[in-house]
Amino acid sequence: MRIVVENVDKTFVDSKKREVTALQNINFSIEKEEFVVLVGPSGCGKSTLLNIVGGLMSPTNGTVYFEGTNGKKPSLGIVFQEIALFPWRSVYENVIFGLEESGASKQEQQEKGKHYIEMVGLSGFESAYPKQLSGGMRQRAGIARALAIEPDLLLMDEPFSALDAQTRTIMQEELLTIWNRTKLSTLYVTHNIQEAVYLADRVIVLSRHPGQIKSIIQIDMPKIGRDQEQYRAQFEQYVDQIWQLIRHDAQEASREG
Ligand SMILES: Nc1ncnc2c1ncn2[C@@H]1O[C@H](COP(=O)(O)OP(=O)(O)OP(=O)(O)O)[C@@H](O)[C@H]1O
Repeated sequence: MRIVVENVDKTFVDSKKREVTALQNINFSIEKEEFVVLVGPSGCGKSTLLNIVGGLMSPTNGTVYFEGTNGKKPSLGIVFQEIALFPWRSVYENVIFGLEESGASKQEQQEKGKHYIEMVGLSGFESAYPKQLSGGMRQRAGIARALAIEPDLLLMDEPFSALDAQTRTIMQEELLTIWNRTKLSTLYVTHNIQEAVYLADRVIVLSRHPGQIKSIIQIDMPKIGRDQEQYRAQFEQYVDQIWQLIRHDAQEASREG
């Protein structure tokens, strides 16, 4: 399946009735099994674009369409920064939520629930409730819930940004391992350039006011092992290239607070 974003604009009207152009003339695609990362400073429209691709918000102009669905409605797995797990449901009950909703059999719920709980490293915590889990574990449960429906597209909006630095690094590594097993087409939002270079097949750099695509950068390094010594120089080059593209906007964004 291929996802195409074509000529998308989004305009909001703010509290003073002024029009804010959040996105302007956005065109890109996400190929089958591709991991695309949207990066840009605060306020460049990353979340707005992710919400539009996910059908949670409609664009002012333009379209998002899915190719190769054979007429089926595409399914989406969504992971946000603060995962909204149902507090009254256990890890297992949270993970199988989407399967229940889609009418999957009890056996399928059990098989997939077990499989994805194991994949995110939460075996043994099936009956724990969200409040009993650390932030990292809650994100793992949220990822398992998104994966369990085996979506056509996985959308992730700053999924690790509320975690401490060490947990974040571990989760990034594990996400790649999971991706390697599932090969899900993914759209991932972050303002962290290192994270973008570590995870992406392609990085889409957005500018702000209005949010436009400044550049699309193919990351030509093997998907696994980019943190190894032999790729260090190349890794830093990509980071620097992207930083130069967003530097001005990031400075402006930080001044506006
Ligand atoms: N509901 C809304 N009403 C008015 N303006 C909005 C609304 N949602 C977003 N905006 C504006 O659209 C622009 C893009 O916002 P968006 O949240 O998509 O950016 P972002 O890149 O995800 O930012 P951040 O990294 O801070 O989350 C900003 O200028 C924001 O103020």
